[in-house]
Amino acid sequence: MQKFDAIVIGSGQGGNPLAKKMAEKGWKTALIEQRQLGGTCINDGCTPTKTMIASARIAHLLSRSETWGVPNQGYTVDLPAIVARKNNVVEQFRNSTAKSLEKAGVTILYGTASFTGVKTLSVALNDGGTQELAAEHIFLNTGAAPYIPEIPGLRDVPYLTSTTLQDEVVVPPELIILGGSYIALEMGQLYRRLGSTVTILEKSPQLMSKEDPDVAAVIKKILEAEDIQVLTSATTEKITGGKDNIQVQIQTGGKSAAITGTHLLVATGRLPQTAALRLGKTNVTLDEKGYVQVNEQLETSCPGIYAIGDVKPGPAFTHISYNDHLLLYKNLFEEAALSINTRQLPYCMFTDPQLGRIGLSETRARQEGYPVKVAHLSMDKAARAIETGETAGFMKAIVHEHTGQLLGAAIIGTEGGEIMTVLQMAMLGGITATQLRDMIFAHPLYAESINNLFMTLEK
Ligand SMILES: Cc1cc2nc3c(=O)[nH]c(=O)nc-3n(C[C@H](O)[C@H](O)[C@H](O)COP(=O)(O)OP(=O)(O)OC[C@H]3O[C@@H](n4cnc5c(N)ncnc54)[C@H](O)[C@@H]3O)c2cc1C
Ligand SMILES: NC(=O)c1ccc[n+]([C@@H]2O[C@H](COP(=O)([O-])OP(=O)(O)OC[C@H]3O[C@@H](n4cnc5c(N)ncnc54)[C@H](O)[C@@H]3O)[C@@H](O)[C@H]2O)c1
Repeated sequence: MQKFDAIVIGSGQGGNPLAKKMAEKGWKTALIEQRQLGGTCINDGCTPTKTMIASARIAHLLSRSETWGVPNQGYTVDLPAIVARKNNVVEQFRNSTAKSLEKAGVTILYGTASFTGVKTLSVALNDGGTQELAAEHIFLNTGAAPYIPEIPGLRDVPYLTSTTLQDEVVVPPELIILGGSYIALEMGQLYRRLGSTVTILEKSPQLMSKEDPDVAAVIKKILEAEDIQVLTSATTEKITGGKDNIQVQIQTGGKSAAITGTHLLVATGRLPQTAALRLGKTNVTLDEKGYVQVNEQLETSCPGIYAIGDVKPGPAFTHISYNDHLLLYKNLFEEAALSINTRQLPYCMFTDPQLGRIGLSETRARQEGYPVKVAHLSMDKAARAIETGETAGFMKAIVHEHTGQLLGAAIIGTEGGEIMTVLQMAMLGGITATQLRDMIFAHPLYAESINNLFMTLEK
């Protein structure tokens, strides 16, 4: 039995920097990873998808280049080259993770960890054999994996997930996507731009069901303008077919329809990876969906065992997992008492244009009884958007009627995530709508339109 001060299970976006910092503080630290260093974000999540989305944007601009007075003689999409570029970026990020962990002196074990007791673990090593470990501090950073719903026939057809689709080197001619949220919309637009016909089937009445209806409606319009077929309130009853020939039987708007395609992407959410951990050997409790329950300082029901990132309930983003590690580090090593309940929650969906979001939606703010006024500016009124010819979307900010403080914002537009971040900082600093209306921004930035956004409150 090898004893450590700390063991991190899973090389996720919080576990890696935490392991590094603990080792640098002199704690004997082990990190166990069953697949590859860098976890989902680097290997099959943010990094690869955003790298490929950049290629797809070039294809999109080429397809419309005449709009800017630059007609081209035609272009081709070289998917093997796009996938190779993606693999290079992933490898670069993965190698830099490995280097920083090794430099800090973290013991890295490649294998699958499972508990044998409350603070003891057995690792089934990928190279064969097992290793027994123990530590007083154990951090669960095992992430999530695609959720495959129980739909008759689904498991019998060759379906793709976000992980397997991104390694295809032939553009799927006809891609059907189950789901209508981040993965479905980002990857749907990506493959449409590379040449697939795309049909999105979302079971809820709107795409991105947590967003305001006007936000979801504009995103739908943007996708439809690229000839992506979007069907909401679509209940999938049965899936049949085989390689390059898939039929999806749906009910939508009280009618039956058969959707056919060559490929099927399942993007219906993700579920926490806890089965292999054998948490039954500990006192760690799970919620009804299988997420590890934590208190506001990320400690599980078993003292000394913590959970970071997607394995616990709540928003599943890289920056949340990263912030989890900061909170734990400061609480453990700097006597802070930080809580996950008071942090900001920004996010960005990397469709083109992006959806940048911070704070409360208009719907949530009204449900929570805030007295609100809403600032709204269509992107075709933003000087920079008109100049660049990218006028789809809008800016919207939810403002407290009496204090002028920002409660939330949604920005759909080119670099919408960056514009949202300006408003996120305003919220953190308590800068009011009136100050933002009158603040000086460099001309003609997208951010300059924040002036005009808050001017709309006067109308
Ligand atoms: C296609 C896609 C695109 C995304 N894009 C974005 C984006 O643009 N922005 C964003 O913020 N988020 C994005 N996300 C979400 C983001 O990837 C995750 O929220 C983020 O990676 C946090 O993961 P984590 O730290 O919880 O763990 P993960 O990164 O999931 O890592 C968990 C690791 O644990 C390992 N593991 C699991 N069980 C065991 C075990 N028993 N023993 C040993 N190892 C184990 C796994 O192999 C894995 O490597 C995306 C996700 C997907 C799927
Ligand atoms: N840009 C980003 O930050 C980004 C990008 C990609 C993924 N992610 C993260 O990855 C996670 C997973 O993304 P996701 O899009 O798979 O999941 P999600 O949980 O965000 O959305 C799943 C969608 O599938 C729908 N759905 C469920 N069952 C269905 C069915 N049988 N038929 C049709 N639709 C069905 C749901 O109603 C929902 O709209 C998200 O939680 C997100 O945080 C983030």
